[in-house]
Amino acid sequence: MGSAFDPFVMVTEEPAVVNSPPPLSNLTQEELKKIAAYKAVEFVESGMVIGLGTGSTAKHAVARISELLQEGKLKDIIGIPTSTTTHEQAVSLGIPLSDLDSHPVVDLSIDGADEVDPALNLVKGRGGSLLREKMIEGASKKFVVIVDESKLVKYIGGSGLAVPVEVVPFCCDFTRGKLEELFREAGCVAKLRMKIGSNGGDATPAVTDNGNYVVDLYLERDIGDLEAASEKILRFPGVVEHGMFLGMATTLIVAGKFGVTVKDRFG
Ligand SMILES: O=C(CO)[C@H](O)[C@H](O)COP(=O)(O)O
Repeated sequence: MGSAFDPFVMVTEEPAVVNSPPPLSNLTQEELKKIAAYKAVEFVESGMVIGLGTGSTAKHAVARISELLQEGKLKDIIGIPTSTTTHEQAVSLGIPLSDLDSHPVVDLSIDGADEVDPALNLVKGRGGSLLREKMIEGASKKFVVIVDESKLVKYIGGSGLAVPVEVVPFCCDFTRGKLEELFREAGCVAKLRMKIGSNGGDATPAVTDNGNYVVDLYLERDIGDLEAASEKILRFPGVVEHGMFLGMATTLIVAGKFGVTVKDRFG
């Protein structure tokens, strides 16, 4: 990390002296992600079963949990990884792991998000792990979402970036077309996510941890009723799951240039 900072800084308001720079204004996006992740790990207690998220923000939380285990400040943690990537990271850091079959109730999950709306609805899955994330975070008593301020949007899809949908490979272009048609009024363009071929080879569909493909929905306008949109998407037989996480986050931690804010959905 380039500049010195206190990852435990807790500022919820703009500084009183208007002309002084905001406390975290010099930090990079990566440093802000780390601050949000460290703050979330303060919710972790010894003996907990913890859902370990996926992505560049969540990886800081996984690393921090491992550090605290090594220092003896946390004990008897069981991690439930939300992707093969996180599984590999946790194994390399020596975090004891399990799965939902053995631990169907998760005490706390910590994960990043691609978008967060004012009601704490999320877009997730731009990293491709939405299905396992939704299963594990849906089984969690508490779900703490960690983001830097760039992830805050006025409405779902509002960043102009993808709202991912995991689909079965069979006739995926048929499913892609159906999804595009579904949100035509919102100016939807649906694209099958492709992975650049190695060594200059042809691009091929990106494959999830579950052997499925991803259709990314790009929305020009607000789709409105998210629950209704969710139901319509899930009605297509070719759809496995979508990346809108509605009403699931219990706590949001945002790191931005003015500091860290912690917002509880129920408090
Ligand atoms: O849903 C996810 C992976 O599928 C990630 O949580 C989401 O993409 C955020 O990632 P990052 O912290 O790297 O911005």
